[in-house]
Amino acid sequence: MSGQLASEYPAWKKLEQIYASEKSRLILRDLFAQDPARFSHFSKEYTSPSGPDVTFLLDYSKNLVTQPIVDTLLALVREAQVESVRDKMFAGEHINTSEDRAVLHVALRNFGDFKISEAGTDEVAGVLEHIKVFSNAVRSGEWKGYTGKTIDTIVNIGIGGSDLGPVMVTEALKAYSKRDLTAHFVSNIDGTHIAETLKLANPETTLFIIASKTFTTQETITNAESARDWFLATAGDKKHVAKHFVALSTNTTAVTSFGIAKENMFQFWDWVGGRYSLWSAIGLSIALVIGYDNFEELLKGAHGMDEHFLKTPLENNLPVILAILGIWYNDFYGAQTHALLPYDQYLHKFADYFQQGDMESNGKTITKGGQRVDYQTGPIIWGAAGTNGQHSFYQLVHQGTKLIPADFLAPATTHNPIAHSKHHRILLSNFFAQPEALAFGKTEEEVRKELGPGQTEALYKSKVFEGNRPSNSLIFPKLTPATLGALIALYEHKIFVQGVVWGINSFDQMGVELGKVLAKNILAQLETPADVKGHDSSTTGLIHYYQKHRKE
Ligand SMILES: O=P(O)(O)OC[C@H]1O[C@@H](O)[C@@H](O)[C@@H](O)[C@@H]1O
Repeated sequence: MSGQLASEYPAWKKLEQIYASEKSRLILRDLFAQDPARFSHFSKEYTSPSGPDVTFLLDYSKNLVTQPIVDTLLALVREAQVESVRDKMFAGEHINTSEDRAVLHVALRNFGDFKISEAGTDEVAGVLEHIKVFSNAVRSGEWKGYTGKTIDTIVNIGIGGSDLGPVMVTEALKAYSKRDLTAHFVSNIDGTHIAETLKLANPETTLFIIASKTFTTQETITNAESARDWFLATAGDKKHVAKHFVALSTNTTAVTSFGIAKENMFQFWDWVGGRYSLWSAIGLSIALVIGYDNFEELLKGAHGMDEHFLKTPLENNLPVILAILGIWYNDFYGAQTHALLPYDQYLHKFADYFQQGDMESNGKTITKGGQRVDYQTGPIIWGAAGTNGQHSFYQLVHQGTKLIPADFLAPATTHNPIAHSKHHRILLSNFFAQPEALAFGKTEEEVRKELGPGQTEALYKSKVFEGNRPSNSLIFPKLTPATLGALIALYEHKIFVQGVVWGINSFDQMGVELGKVLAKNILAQLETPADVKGHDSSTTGLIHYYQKHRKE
């Protein structure tokens, strides 16, 4: 039953037994030697079932699994009724039970025929049209600032899901961008972020996009007010705000009271989770940077993955495969983290994006049924674009004491084939080499042979790579908007599957609340030392130190 403790499923118990009895035999060198066809048994090619052509290869053969283990993990997915919950999500049922909301990012990119019954889903096409018309007007220069000049700078002000998606996608698809339109993203409440950004902007030619689902987020509203003050300091008349400020939100009342005209508001709905919102009006900055047609390609690429996820049997279902491999390491091997390692500079924000996507979704300890889990849930997500990581943290990944499952991603073709693609060949040689080194390592025997006699024992030993470190490799022809859309949706659905197996609600974020409430209380006490009340001695001591040393 979905929402129950994962550890109560028969398949879970079986996996515990398999882990105990098989672990010592799950050695990649041996598994590959025993099965010359291991690559074809454990790799799958994705082809988009509809929409623009998207294809990629997922090779998961370098994982510590056998077919019986994969089968038992799939049995776990069945016992957790993942397929039934998936169907409920696609139908618009309120699977976000704590907030009594539907979870319908798939409705934002429904270029097919998913039948969804939820208020607002019939308005999606209208908002896309609004995005299209507006982004075309700004990009073509038809939309003018208050002095009649065209817009050359956009500043998206938002945080969390209202920032990370647009940042990641505009970076990832920079090759498709309009070069005479500069995009900035301001998120942090630290005044430095908005102040440094405004130094680069001209009020006559800058468009501010205030992106906030709730339109109550302290950081975003404070940054938006400072941006408006900065703008009005030059523009003077409040009526000019209409040409330079638009809002992306579900909260019409708050948007209009900020002073943004209703026609400059791009609507979305409470069934769009913040970390799943780049497909909604929150994607306006994406459409401005890469053009509406490319934005639509991104959505269509994601829709293709939605169809794949909805209709493909579990054993061939790529989000399911990624999910079960993650569960195997997270819950049976005790891995704490999962690394996302794109060998593509354009994807340098991919891990940051899925830090929120995964950790805010599955960083939970209470099941939907209200029980405390007795197993690990969401992993720590981290990573960086290759090959930079190789010269910093890969040492620990190769020879440290921790098991770090990783996904390697790369395009076969670069957008920048400089020096006859020499750079890209070097990049890809690393993309192929790292999973190989992690999986197969280097034995002491090999080290001794290589170094010859006469070295210290410590040196022989320290040059050994134990290997047997698992990874997935995902290679695609080129990073197009549709391909990126499919990749993002792949990981979204992976997170979904894991959340259902763990019995948690992947779609609320109660864990962000407590700190917000405490900060509000402390903000009211910061002026005067005598007001600092109700805290532990550590917090009181820290605030007193600040009060003693602040200059302004
Ligand atoms: O888009 P708004 O409402 O400003 O929220 C921005 C972010 O706030 C955080 O506290 C989280 O809840 C995120 O999921 C959300 O994306």
